[in-house]
Amino acid sequence: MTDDTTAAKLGLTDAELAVHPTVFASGALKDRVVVVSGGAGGIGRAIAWLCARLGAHVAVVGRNQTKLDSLVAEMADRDLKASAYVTDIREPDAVNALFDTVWAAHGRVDGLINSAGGQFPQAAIDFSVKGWNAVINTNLNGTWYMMQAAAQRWRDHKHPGNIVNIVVVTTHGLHGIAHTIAARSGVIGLSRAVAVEWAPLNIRVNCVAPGVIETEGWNVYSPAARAAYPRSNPMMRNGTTFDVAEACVYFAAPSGKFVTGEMLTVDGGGQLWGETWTTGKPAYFGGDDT
Ligand SMILES: CCCCC/C=C/C(=O)SCCNC(=O)CCNC(=O)[C@H](O)C(C)(C)COP(=O)(O)OP(=O)(O)OC[C@H]1O[C@@H](n2cnc3c(N)ncnc32)[C@H](O)[C@@H]1OP(=O)(O)O
Ligand SMILES: NC(=O)C1=CN([C@@H]2O[C@H](COP(=O)(O)OP(=O)(O)OC[C@H]3O[C@@H](n4cnc5c(N)ncnc54)[C@H](OP(=O)(O)O)[C@@H]3O)[C@@H](O)[C@H]2O)C=CC1
Repeated sequence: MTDDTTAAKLGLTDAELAVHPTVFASGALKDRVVVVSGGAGGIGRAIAWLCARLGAHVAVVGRNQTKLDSLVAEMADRDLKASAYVTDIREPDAVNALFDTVWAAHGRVDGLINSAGGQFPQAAIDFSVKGWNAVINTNLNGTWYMMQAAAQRWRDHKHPGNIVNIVVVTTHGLHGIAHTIAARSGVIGLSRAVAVEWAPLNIRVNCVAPGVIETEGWNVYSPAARAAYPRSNPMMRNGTTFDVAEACVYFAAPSGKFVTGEMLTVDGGGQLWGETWTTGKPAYFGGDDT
């Protein structure tokens, strides 16, 4: 329940994520070590909870120590295994140190799920150089630094691994965030390319493209834009962070062992019907710009 002075939390709470029903068997990730970037955010948090509930030790990565520590404490309260690592994925030296530290602590890393990312809504014609670079550095370069650092260690340790990259739907109906469409298209192409190059190393690489998933990350969008999101797909509703988490675990667990270079879109059919205007729908297209 909320009152006038308390903003409602967007997305699922820790208490909900701790007990949300799942199709996966407990133990599906037993003894695995999974690195989740953006692990204290909305989607990453659901991924972290689900992986830990399935038996993994989860290394949650982000820039905000307090957010990470509070998640690890919530999970520890339920006897789930997680540890926090403050790292900016845009810093390659820090990313390499992160993987060395996690490997030293656990003697292995089995999976990497890249959920760190984001953007801001703006007409592309008005992007500043700094804004463009912030989005490309975070979503394309940062994701690549994480992928390469993980893969180099899997190669050096002769250890199998798998990567899941969270992207956005790049093919249809998502407007007002062209910088991120560019960055994520790069990640999708990169994932398909290295899925082949890294197959001899026993490394799988896949992507998950969420549609409208309510999280705190939505605070960069206007209330009017957000109010229209449920009408952006034929199911006429938003998805949940747990929907995305289960898609990621499908790839990360043995269920995905013969799947690589693939994309799973979790958008309620939005790529087939619907449109999402993060900046408001222009009158030209039949909207009122809100
Ligand atoms: C749901 C509908 C479908 C939408 C699909 C995707 C949805 C989601 O992804 S939701 C959740 C994801 N989370 C976020 O997007 C988090 C919020 N975003 C950010 O934190 C930033 O956009 C960031 C990812 C770029 C953060 O990078 P950082 O380097 O920390 O960026 P700064 O805040 O320092 O800004 C750098 C630079 O970027 C320009 N800029 C930033 N915000 C805006 C804005 N609202 N409008 C215009 N320009 C912006 C600006 O040039 C900034 O530099 P300064 O002017 O010097 O601040
Ligand atoms: N929610 C949605 O509707 C959709 C989301 N997505 C994508 O899914 C992913 C997760 O989104 P969501 O959970 O909603 O977003 P959130 O903003 O809730 O979480 C993103 C997390 O990424 C972390 N992060 C951002 N930049 C960096 C960085 N440079 N280094 C390390 N960590 C970083 C942030 O942690 P911290 O602040 O601690 O650094 C934050 O917790 C993003 O890539 C997003 O674009 C795609 C389609 C739709």
